[in-house]
Amino acid sequence: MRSLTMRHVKFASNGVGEEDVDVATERKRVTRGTGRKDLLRLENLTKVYKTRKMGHHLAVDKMCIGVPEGECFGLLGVNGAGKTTTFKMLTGDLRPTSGDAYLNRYSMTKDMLKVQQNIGYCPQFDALFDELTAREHIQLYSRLRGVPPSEENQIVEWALKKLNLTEYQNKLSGTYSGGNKRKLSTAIALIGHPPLIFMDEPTTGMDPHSRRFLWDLILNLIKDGRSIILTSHSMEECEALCTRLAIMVNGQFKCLGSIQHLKNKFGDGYTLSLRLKGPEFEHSQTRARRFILQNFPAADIKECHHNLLQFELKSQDISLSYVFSKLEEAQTDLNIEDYSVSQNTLDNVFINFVKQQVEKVQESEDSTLDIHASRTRSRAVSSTTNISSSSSQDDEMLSDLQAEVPLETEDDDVPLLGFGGAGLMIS
Ligand SMILES: Nc1ncnc2c1ncn2[C@@H]1O[C@H](COP(=O)(O)OP(=O)(O)OP(=O)(O)O)[C@@H](O)[C@H]1O
Repeated sequence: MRSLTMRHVKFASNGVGEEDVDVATERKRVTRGTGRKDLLRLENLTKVYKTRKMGHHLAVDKMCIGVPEGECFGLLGVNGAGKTTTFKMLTGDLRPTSGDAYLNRYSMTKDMLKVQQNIGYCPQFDALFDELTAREHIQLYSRLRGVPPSEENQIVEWALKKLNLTEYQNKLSGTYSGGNKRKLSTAIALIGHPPLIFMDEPTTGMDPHSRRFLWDLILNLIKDGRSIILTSHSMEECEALCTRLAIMVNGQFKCLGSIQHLKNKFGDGYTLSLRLKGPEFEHSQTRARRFILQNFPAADIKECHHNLLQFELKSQDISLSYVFSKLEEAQTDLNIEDYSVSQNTLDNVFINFVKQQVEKVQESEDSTLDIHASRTRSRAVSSTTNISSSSSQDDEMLSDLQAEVPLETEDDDVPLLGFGGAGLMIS
């Protein structure tokens, strides 16, 4: 039986505990060698942070995935799920604790320089120099990429035009809007025509028009046969771009497949929303809940706020005509202002999975054994940290952050860009 709450979803056992069948199948495909034609292959990639405060922290747990040419693979998960750590291992910013990843035949642990010559990276936080213009940035990265001087101008013009930055080419990047900074970071990731591009939340801070523009650009890159690994908090974005995606919770994939597959498997059913008339919401809520559970015994309550009630209905248990006829009958009696029935979306699938991450964080917050650890993790679940802020709370955060620097990074840092002269093409 399919269920949005995942109580009945099949899991397979494979040495990493119980795992979703699709995740386990991909693991087998990759580890048995049938994924060798994939452009990118992650084989049991694992990262354990060793921090002075938290001890050992498993951030990425035996990840296995194969990404063929021309695929946009979405990596989803709440803050702290392990997406950025995965990217950092794939770009050479961090050394994996165990496992390996391959770009074509190049191993990330043994041939990182070769790998770096074939990847582009748009990081989550724009790594730009405030005092340089867009033109100067692109020139700088072209030189780092080994673009021959005779081709440099052509590349700069192409990148500025491709990302719609021509108007801002001579302005200092420190004066750009968030959206234009993301565009410039994307332009930098495209220099050298890498076959694989990592994009960590590329459209954050963009207005809807710029976002559509970047989506079109990404779709063209995929058509062109390039592969993209994308993280995003927008389900709409994943639906528009990703051929496959995986939802990550606590460093592990919890599901994997095409959007349609995930919707069919986990998002089957409907959300019923009721808006109640005031003023006695509490009384109306109790009556409405009783009515729904009497008529739809398999319904699960999802939300209950003030005048809004939301239930989840399994599609195999009900027919829509039955839902509508029952609600029409009872609308006046139950004080229902209005109601809606909508099919579950990818958002529902995502929210149900990531609850597991939140719950884990919550558990650690409840624990008094390790106050520091819970503080650190709860910050990972909140959005971003402003290190420059000067409040005493932030000073405390800053000292915590400094203490969280992994012990091994001092020795393990590998330079991000290769200087070996990447093959250059203009699309
Ligand atoms: N340098 C570090 N030292 C110790 N722990 C870390 C470090 N960086 C990340 N972590 C921890 O590893 C886990 C995964 O973090 P990561 O940044 O990869 O998550 P994420 O999914 O990318 O989140 P976000 O969406 O906020 O970028 C989190 O629990 C985080 O606290």
